[in-house]
Amino acid sequence: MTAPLRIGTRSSELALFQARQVASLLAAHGVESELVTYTTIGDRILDKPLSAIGEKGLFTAELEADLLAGRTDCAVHSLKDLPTADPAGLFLVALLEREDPRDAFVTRPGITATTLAELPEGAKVGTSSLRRRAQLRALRPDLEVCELRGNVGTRLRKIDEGQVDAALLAAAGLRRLGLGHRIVSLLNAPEWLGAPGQGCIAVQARVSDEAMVRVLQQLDHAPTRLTVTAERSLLASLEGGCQVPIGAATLDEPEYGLMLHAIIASVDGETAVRGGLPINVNDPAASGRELARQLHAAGGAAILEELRATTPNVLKDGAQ
Ligand SMILES: NCc1[nH]cc(CCC(=O)O)c1CC(=O)O
Repeated sequence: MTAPLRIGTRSSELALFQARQVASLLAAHGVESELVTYTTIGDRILDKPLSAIGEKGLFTAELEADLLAGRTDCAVHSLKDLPTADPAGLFLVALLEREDPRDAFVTRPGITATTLAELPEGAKVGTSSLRRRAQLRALRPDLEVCELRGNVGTRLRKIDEGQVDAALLAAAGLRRLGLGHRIVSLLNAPEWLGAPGQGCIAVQARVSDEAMVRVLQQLDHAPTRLTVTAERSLLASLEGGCQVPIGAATLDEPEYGLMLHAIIASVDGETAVRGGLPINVNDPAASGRELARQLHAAGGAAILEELRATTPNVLKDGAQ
C-alpha cells in the first residue's frame, strides 16, 4: 500500500473544510489522503490590519516552504489569498469548481436593512479588505468603515456583539461553513466586484512531482480555470495582490459571452476606474492583461501610484 497523500492546509475552520473537500474528491478517484495543518503568520497576527503587516503571502508562505521541502505532497488554498506569481518550483495543479464569487451583506441583530443602500446614515460596516473598503466608501461615503479581522466565525461573533452594524464577507466562505443563512443579501457584479479568483479553491503542487501532478490534475475544473485566469492575469498586470483595492468578476452575458469586469479604486473611494471586456476563451490571460492596460491608462495608474506613495507595503502581493 502506498502512503496517503499529504495535504497541507491552514487550520482555520474554512481552510479545513476546503482541504477536506479536496480529500473527498481524491477519495472519489480512489486516492487516500491525510491533512497536515498549519497556523500561519496571518492567523497569528490579529491586532493589525492585513495591509499594515505588509509581508508576502501571509497565509501561504509556510505551507509553500513545506511543500517545496517535500514534507507535504500538495497544499490547498483559497485562490484569492494566493499571490499571483507562483513560487519557483510550485504551480496550481488544480482549480476546483468555483463557488459563488460574490460578497455577502451580513448584519447584527436589530438591523433591519437588507442591503448596503438601506443602512442608516453613519452606520458601522466592518471589513479588513481595502477592496471592500474602497467600494463601500464610493457607494456610501457616510458610512463608518471599521477594521474587522479574524476567521469567519470570529467576524460573525464581532458582528453579533454589536462591534459593527453590518459587514461584508465572501458568500463562498459562509456557505462552506454552513452559515449561508447569515447572508442577508448578495452584492452583484458589475456594480460591486469581489476579489479576483474569489470562491475558488486552489491545489498547489511541485512542478517536478510528475506522479502527483497526474493524480491532482484530475480535480481541475476547466471553466473555472478560464475565468479565474482572466481575473488573476488582470491583477498580476496591475502588480497587486489581494491587499489592493482591485475587484474583478466574470459574468456570462447573453450578448457578449464571458465578460471580465474590473475596478481599481482609491482607498477613500473618491476615485475609481472601471471597465469590462469580453474574454477570449482561447487566451483568457491576454484578456486580463488587456483590461488591465485599459484601466491603467484610464486613471488606474494614478490611483495605484498614490496608494504606493501613502501605504508602501500595500502593493506587495499578500492575502486577505
Ligand atoms: N479573506 C479570507 C478569505 N479567503 C477566502 C475567503 C472566502 C472563500 C473564497 O473566496 O474562496 C475568505 C473569507 C472572506 O473574505 O470573507
